[in-house]
Amino acid sequence: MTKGIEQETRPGQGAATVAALRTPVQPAAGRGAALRVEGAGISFGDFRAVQGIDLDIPAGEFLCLLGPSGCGKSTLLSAMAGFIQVSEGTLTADGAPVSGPDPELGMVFQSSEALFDWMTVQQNVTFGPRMRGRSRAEQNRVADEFLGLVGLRHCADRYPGQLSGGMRQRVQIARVLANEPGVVLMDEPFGALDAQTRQVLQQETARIWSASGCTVVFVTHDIDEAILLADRVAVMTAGPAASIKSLYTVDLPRPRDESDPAALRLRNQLREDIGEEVRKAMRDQGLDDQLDREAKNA
Ligand SMILES: Nc1ncnc2c1ncn2[C@@H]1O[C@H](COP(=O)(O)OP(=O)(O)OP(=O)(O)O)[C@@H](O)[C@H]1O
Repeated sequence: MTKGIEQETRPGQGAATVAALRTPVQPAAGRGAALRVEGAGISFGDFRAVQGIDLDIPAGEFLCLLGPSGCGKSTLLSAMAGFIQVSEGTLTADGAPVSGPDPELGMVFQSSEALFDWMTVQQNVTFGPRMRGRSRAEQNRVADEFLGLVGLRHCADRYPGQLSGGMRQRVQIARVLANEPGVVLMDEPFGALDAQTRQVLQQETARIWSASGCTVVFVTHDIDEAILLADRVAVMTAGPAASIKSLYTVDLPRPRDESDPAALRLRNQLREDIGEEVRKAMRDQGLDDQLDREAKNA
């Protein structure tokens, strides 16, 4: 076994390998809120999407959620945002049950259609504070601070339709941060962007996270993105009734170097871990035989 990496098995999850590099997470200083998910299940009618989810996310942590397509990552994130309720178990933010949408729990969506197209960038960013009756001076301060943080002060008077995809995602991030949330939930926020823009925004996200001190839960399909950003990576099992299969602590200095041998080892472990779940999902759907046949015929 590689020095410094321990194997661990989570109860009830077979022989999942957990690479636990034993350095404790160092939360960024600031205003993060702790999220705790205990025995959580989420059902849609008779369909149980996730089940028995246990996750303890300390204030200020950056946690990435990975797993096969359709396993329930967005469902879990939506519950953390208060958009849907857990059907069983509990979900709390700083000890208070999450019972509905709350400015304390900000969501950044994959699609920047979430922006209000008829409002300027500044009006989008100050929407939350305006709704909460903050003074004009306070709104201006917030716009200045958070547009500055995402490098878009010069675009304050433009409309979203006049911006690139990457710029619109930055506006989304600024709009969420303007509510000064304890938790920022990000659902594949860079999934629709080209590789270069994605890389820039990943670096910016790491910088913004460390400056804001908030807790981040970030859903992605991209293993490298998770290694670049996360304090810990949670891998979900294939659904239905998906749960957390394994948790990896990413004990690498920031900014991260993708070519670091420890990063490469972790990438291989994650790939193997997720690949196992993808193959399981394909077997369950009877797709593995079909793919084998296609491979033979190719
Ligand atoms: N509102 C809903 N009603 C019924 N089923 C739903 C609903 N939302 C999600 N599901 C189902 O729950 C399961 C998990 O979906 P979810 O979108 O959370 O997965 P995901 O891991 O985020 O997927 P992907 O990686 O492809 O984005 C899927 O089987 C999906 O069809």
